[in-house]
Amino acid sequence: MTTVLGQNQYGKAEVRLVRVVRDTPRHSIRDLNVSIALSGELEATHLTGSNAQVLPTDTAKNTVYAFARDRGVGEPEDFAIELAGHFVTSQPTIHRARVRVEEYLWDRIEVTGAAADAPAHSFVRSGTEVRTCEILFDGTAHQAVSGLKELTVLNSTGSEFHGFVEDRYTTLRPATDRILATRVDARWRHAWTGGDDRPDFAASYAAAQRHLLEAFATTHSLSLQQTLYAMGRSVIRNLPGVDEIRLSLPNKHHFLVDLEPFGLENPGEVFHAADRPYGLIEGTVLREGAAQLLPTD
Ligand SMILES: O=c1[nH]c(=O)c2[nH]c(=O)[nH]c2[nH]1
Repeated sequence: MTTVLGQNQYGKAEVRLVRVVRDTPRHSIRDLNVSIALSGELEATHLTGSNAQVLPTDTAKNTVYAFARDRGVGEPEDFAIELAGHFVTSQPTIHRARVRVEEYLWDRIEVTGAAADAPAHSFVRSGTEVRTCEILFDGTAHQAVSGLKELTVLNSTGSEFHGFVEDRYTTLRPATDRILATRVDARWRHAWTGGDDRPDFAASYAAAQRHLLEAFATTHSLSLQQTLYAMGRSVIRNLPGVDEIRLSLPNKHHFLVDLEPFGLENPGEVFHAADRPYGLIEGTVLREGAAQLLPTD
């Protein structure tokens, strides 16, 4: 029996990096988790154990920290593009790099009544949302994907679910007024694949996040599927540089508690927030004519 080596990649996962910019007393920070995956001519190390073509993963980790010092971090996508370019162009046997970044967001702590020029070096983690990006570079073209996850949102009304299929196992009652809550996981692909017209990733992140939230808030929902499509459509319509968005939305069920045993009515006021199982609604929204390139699992 013979075997052959299939797809493979290697690199350093979850390099935790905090970069402080302290050129003035008003510091700023970026808090990242960077994962590098490299692929190319790596048969030898798998087949014979020869490491002559293996740049150590330890070096990949060091490169992240050295680049952070040398050139700063900036937007996660820009940092990832820089790193991916470095590995592919400096290593003759590395033909493809994938750099994933998670960014944990911090707000400045503003102190009431503090002098305007007071040193500002205190931060508080903002919300639960994590900003994400993934850059693929094959030496010629980039695929740039930005995203966010763990953005938890809730509508306390404006959500219905009825008219569904019923078979002998169906017990769900139709709902005309329910809580709709989800933890948004979204990834959107930029049309940009290289060249000078690189997107302003900070601005497009802020805009995408705003359109996701506004669409969630303003859609009267007949299903979470309908809300998903409205959220994705809003990003595609409002961000001309984005061709594709993939959303994964757990339906964080809130069940009305039966208070009748206590002689109490419950007109949509007291709920049990269940954590599992949960419905999981996933889908992609594309600009018409665009290719579907984001993974669907
Ligand atoms: O918005 C929903 N979509 C479903 O497909 C579904 N299924 C279910 O039991 N509840 C819901 N809610």
